[in-house]
Amino acid sequence: MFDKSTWIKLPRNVVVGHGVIDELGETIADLHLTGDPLIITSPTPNELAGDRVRAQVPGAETIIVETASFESIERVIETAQAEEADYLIGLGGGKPIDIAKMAADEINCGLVSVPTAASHDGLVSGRSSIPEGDTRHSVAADPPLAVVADTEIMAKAPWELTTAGCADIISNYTAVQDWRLANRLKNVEYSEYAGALSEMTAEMLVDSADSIKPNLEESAWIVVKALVSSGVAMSIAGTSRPASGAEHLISHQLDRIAPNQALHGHQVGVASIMTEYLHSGNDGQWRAIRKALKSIDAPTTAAELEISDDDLLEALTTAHEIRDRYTILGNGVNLDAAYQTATVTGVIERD
Ligand SMILES: NC(=O)C1=CN([C@@H]2O[C@H](COP(=O)(O)OP(=O)(O)OC[C@H]3O[C@@H](n4cnc5c(N)ncnc54)[C@H](OP(=O)(O)O)[C@@H]3O)[C@@H](O)[C@H]2O)C=CC1
Ligand SMILES: O=C(CO)COP(=O)(O)O
Ligand SMILES: [Zn+2]
Repeated sequence: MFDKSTWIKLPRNVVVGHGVIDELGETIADLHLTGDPLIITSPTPNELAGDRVRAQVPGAETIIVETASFESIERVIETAQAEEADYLIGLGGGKPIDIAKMAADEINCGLVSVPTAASHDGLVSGRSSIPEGDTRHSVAADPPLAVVADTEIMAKAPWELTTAGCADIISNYTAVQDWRLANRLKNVEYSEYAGALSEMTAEMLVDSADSIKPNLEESAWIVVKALVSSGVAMSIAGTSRPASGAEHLISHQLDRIAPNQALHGHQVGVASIMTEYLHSGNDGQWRAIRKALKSIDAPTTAAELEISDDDLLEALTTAHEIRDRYTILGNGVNLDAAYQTATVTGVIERD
């Protein structure tokens, strides 16, 4: 008997373009969302775009969050505003959107995602990435009902946020390799469609690298489309596997060892140079990944991340512990191998 089933949750409306933040009210009406919204945002996005969002949803309350953590989510859902909210609006980068996603799940209401930076592929995904103690959870949550991505706002954001988004996409190459490896060695379920979509997204972004330039709104357009596509791959897969492998484990570990030092996307980009080397050795594609990162101005070394060599090596040797996700890191990379990997790939300099 055929007994497979799947339930793919995707956003209903994805609105991308110049000035579309002013179409937020229309987008909400199109979804038939009624009642009181609550805006979840962080300081900079609130300052930059909070008033334009509030103008579209008069009377909406705002909660400002600073960090992605389960405490932040608890704090949000325990407020009187959250109790009374009929739907949430997540405004900002990856952190406030992840918190809003989880909070919407907890209070069982819809979410509209309004990203202010093209810095991460969580703007559409049905996942939240939340640290807790020594670990980092990739939690299933309903994806946003709608995404309103204003390329004018995103293009004005600091350039490094856009290059971080590009690097988050480029890291899909190694994430998919890790996923296939886990399928072969641990029988982890693999989706050909999600894997192919994720790889194709990285391929198309790299092919467009020449058009991705600072102060060019077209760049934000190209990157947002890739971020949406990568988020959809995660939703099809029902896991973040298409976009998160060993390179993400290393980045999550760096967040613990050297907090707030570098952007998520930049960390995963540098880490993917090393995990590509671990997958395929010196003849593999690690130089192509480094070249792709360089072509969009993303960091390729620990020094450019402003992370010390010791912190980088600690992250590489301990990243396998952070989550039960089988990757090329296996049961751990020892210090000599980590040093070899990081120096051969030029991520750190030889002593
Ligand atoms: N759920 C998922 O599938 C995914 C989740 N993620 C998660 O997302 C996070 C990374 O996303 P990222 O966006 O880098 O993180 P943040 O939300 O921390 O944003 C990065 C920085 O950019 C600032 N910022 C945001 N928008 C603007 C703007 N328009 N102009 C100027 N500054 C701006 C933020 O300000 P402020 O400090 O005020 O917030 C913050 O300092 C990580 O926690 C990661 O794990 C990443 C990918 C996928
Ligand atoms: O950042 C992600 C994809 O780009 C997903 O994060 P996780 O590694 O926590 O699943
Ligand atoms: Zn990521």
